[in-house]
Amino acid sequence: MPSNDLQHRPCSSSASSRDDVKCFIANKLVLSVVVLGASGDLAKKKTFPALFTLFKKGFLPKDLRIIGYARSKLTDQDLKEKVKGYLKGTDAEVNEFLSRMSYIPGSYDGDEGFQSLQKGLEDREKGHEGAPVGRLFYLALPPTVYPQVCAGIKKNCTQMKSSEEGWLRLVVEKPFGMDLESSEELAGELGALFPEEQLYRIDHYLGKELMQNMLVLRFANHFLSPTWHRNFISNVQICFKEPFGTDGRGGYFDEFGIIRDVMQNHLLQVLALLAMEQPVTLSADDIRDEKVKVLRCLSPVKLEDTVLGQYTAAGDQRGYLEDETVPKGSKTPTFATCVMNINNERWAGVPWIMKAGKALNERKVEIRVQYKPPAAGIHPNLNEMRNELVMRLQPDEAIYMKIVVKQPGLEMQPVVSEMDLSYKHRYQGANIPDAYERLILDAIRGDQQHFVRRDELRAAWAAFTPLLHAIDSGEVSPQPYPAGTRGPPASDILVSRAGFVKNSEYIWKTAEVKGDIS
Ligand SMILES: NC(=O)C1=CN([C@@H]2O[C@H](COP(=O)(O)OP(=O)(O)OC[C@H]3O[C@@H](n4cnc5c(N)ncnc54)[C@H](OP(=O)(O)O)[C@@H]3O)[C@@H](O)[C@H]2O)C=CC1
Ligand SMILES: O=C1O[C@H](COP(=O)(O)O)[C@@H](O)[C@H](O)[C@H]1O
Repeated sequence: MPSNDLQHRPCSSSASSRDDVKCFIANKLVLSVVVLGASGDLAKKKTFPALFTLFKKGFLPKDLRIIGYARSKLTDQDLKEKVKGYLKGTDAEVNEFLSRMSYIPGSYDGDEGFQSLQKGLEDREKGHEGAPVGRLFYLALPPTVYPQVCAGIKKNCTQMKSSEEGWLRLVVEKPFGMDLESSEELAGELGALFPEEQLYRIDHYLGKELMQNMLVLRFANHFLSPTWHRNFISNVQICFKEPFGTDGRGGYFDEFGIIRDVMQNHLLQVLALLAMEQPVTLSADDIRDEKVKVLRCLSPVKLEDTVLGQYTAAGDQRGYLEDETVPKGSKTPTFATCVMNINNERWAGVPWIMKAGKALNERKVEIRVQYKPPAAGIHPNLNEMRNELVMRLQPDEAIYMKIVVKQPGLEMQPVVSEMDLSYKHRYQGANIPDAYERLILDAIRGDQQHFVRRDELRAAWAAFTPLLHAIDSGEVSPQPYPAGTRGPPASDILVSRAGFVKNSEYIWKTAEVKGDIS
């Protein structure tokens, strides 16, 4: 029996079809998922529930063990009690899942804990010699401990008796560093231990339905392709809004700020998929090659193209500085708008506006591609009636195109209307999986398409690092905005200067109002 030192082997070359799931079931994959940091928030709220849903839906092999690992002195039962309330299913489903869970306490440095983990894995894999064995290590941990944890795994947990199809993979969570230099250092440390094929850097935005749709929408619609260009598009906005503040998470947030928290990672991934050229194939590396290319064309974001904000108390919402976990007088931005430039043939001169904030007026993540008006024409006011392609990632996934049509009636009056693809109406009852479910399943399938490659990360940090250093040095003070508003008014001025034209006449009527839905 070969004793494998962790060679990555995807289940099959076309790793994204349901056949792969069948493949590892048919192959009798003996799967162990080790959740490191099992006592923490992310594990409880995201990792275990995603594993449960995959298990419940039959996407995981029958021979499944889930091992929690953390420093806390918990028993198997303690872990099960902690997790149980987050699993949504029947008692039978929950109990079946919990019966596969166990817990091993251990530290993140030294060998002892990892030796116990290896022993636990060997015991669990005993009797399956000759079968393909899969070990997925999910690091639901702060990145400061990644190097020592990965070293512990490498030294103690990589020997496994498996058939040729066996594999060992590690999923690591953001943040990957604080700037270009620290990210490169971290990447270097992990890269010295495991090859890129075994490292799955998760960005959960890549698992969201509309992000997954991007390659289809962009490259399967012929009418869109020729207009996806600076000749037609005036500006693009990527907007992230959350109605709540840091709520006791200020200690964590204050170290990072909104740019590191969501822009450098999630929103830049959105930008990359929107702006990249068509990949040669749908393979993970072809897609990531194109993402890297476009990210490398980004000019570093300038302070003068940025508006920073920090929320203040309003109504019953406390201000950022009143969160007792936030250091007094902190200048960390909870809001930012940046205008970015992509220096390539397709996008030169088109402002890419990225806006993100906490404690704003609503929950929304959307992409707004605003077209230029016709160059000359027979109708008045077309400058204010721009075509816009809007992709709303959340809430209520939707894609709609704002178009100009004649107002019904005797007059020839152009008005803005919409072609509307609201998922909840068009795909009634369709199940939209949680981002973590998809991504964990991809990691088990060996599909790295929706994970961030090291060179992508480098390019993403390069775009933001000079701005982040200027902010970190304390030379910029964020502008105050009352919680529950749209952010500092200077943001609208910047966005308008970048060319975005707001149409204040347009009023959308929901399908219920239009009478489409009973
Ligand atoms: N399928 C569906 O569900 C559809 C829904 N609709 C809904 O119709 C409504 C109108 O749609 P739409 O016109 O696309 O979007 P918005 O009314 O949200 O406005 C468009 C843009 O203008 C910005 N904006 C809002 N207020 C101001 C302001 N005072 N000054 C400058 N900019 C501003 C918004 O930014 P910011 O986000 O920062 O406020 C947004 O980027 C929305 O609620 C939309 O969800 C429309 C069509 C289809
Ligand atoms: O990574 C993060 O993302 C969440 C937003 O995720 P979403 O899926 O709810 O849109 C954000 O609240 C958090 O601050 C950030 O760390």
